[in-house]
Amino acid sequence: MGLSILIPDTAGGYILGIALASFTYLSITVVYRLYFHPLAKFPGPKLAAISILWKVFHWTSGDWPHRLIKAHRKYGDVVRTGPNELSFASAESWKDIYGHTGKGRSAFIKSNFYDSQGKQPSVITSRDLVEHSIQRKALSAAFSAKALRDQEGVVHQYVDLFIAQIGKLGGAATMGVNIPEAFNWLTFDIIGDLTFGESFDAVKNGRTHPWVSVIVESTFWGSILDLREQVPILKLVLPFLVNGDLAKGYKMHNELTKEKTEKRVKQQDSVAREDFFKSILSKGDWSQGKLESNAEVLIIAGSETTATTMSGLAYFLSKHPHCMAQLQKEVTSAFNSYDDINGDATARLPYLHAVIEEGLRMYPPVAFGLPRVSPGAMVSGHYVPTGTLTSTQSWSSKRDPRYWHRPDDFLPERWIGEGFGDRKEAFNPFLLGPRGCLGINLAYLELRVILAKMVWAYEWEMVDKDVDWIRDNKMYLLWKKPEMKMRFHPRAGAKA
Ligand code: HEM
Repeated sequence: MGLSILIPDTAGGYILGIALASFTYLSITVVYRLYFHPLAKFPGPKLAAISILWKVFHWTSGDWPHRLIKAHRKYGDVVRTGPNELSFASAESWKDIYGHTGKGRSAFIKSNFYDSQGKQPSVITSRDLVEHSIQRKALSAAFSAKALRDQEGVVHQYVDLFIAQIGKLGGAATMGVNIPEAFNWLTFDIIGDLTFGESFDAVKNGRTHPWVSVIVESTFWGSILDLREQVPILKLVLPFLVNGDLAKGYKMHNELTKEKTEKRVKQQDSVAREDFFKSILSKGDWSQGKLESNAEVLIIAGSETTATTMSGLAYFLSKHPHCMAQLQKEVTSAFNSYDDINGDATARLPYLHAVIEEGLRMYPPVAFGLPRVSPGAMVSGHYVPTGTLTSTQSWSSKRDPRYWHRPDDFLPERWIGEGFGDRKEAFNPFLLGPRGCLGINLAYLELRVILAKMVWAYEWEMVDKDVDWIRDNKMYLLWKKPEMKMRFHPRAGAKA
């Protein structure tokens, strides 16, 4: 007899055998993950500890940042959000995970979340420390003080066109202009010019360029793609789920990226200003693939973020008329005319700065925890084992009542002087450390100039009064913003 009783001799027997083996395997996995896994001692939802399904469900439903705020309020500073994943919300965790290394501290490197399908690594997506450092050095001249001075002219050129357009498309006799979309026209045009030497002409045409639509529309699928390493079955089923128009659009997008990149490379010798390509191409040899990846991610990182911040600001200022009145007072008394508004002068306006910071806190463009792999290190007083996916939840720490007075209220005053004594280390909308935002100064320049010029030129009127910005936004990597129509009425005495 021997082993023969264990070997089934019918199809039913095989099925039963497979079912039993699967059940045993799953039971062992569940028990291991709940009680014996190195992360077993960390609190969190039980489903998250045993399976990636908890994350997949909340991530794909668009409510991830909200869910994580609730989870951290329930379980504390550290929450186990997946079998091998920890989320932190404490102010200290920012530096521990993303800060500079050295003095015995090893780097938390970017996780495979950043691997972009079939594309070469760019300055943002590169996970290799040496590769990243080469690319970041090559780009740094494009973000220097001198480059920023060159870039300011480009910013004004498109902002002025935008101010004229919103007056026309969102004038008193119109139904209003969908302002989140209009901000996308503007910021993509600016970054398009700084990357490819030509804009997308979106502000001029009052229409989103197809190259940009594909990026914005594909964020839902992009966010699912990011789960594919953790849920391998997605690799098989995704090609059947993505709709044909989007797939075609994506192909067109890639072809146009190639074409625009090749064109800009040919113009290198005739371009005088320090734009992104001037800087990249003057340092070392770059494959066409790397140039394209960098062009694409620079455009996304440099435009959607700024447009998102502006959209949030338009909402919060419209809902808080006393903040709008104070901002208007500051801007109109600082300048004699619209043409006097510039980057240096706006940088000296404390209330303008406070409004922007508060917008970034209430509604950060990057609202989730940027995933890193632990080298085996302490974070916020907890040892995080090697290989654990680790992050600080951006929104949770910006809305934590331990750090912020009335965290859910739009209060620009917190950024003036001592404010309310909030703990600003919990802020970091641009990240910090070696992977912190390269475009931070350009972003502030754009935000200050756009906001000051809009406030100078117009009284703003919210048409879609029922929009609740926080309720109606969904997050799929980037925020999927609701339509929000606004009208713009020329301000008495203002020349636009
Ligand atoms: C309000 C506007 C912006 C916000 C909130 C923002 C935020 C961020 C954040 C959080 C990161 C880290 C991303 C990660 O580690 O995955 C980042 C990286 C980066 N951002 Fe921005 N950003 C903004 C505007 C810009 C602009 C205008 C540019 C110009 C092109 C830009 C270029 C970059 C680059 C190149 C990186 C990669 C840095 C590196 O890995 O070395 N960003 N940004």
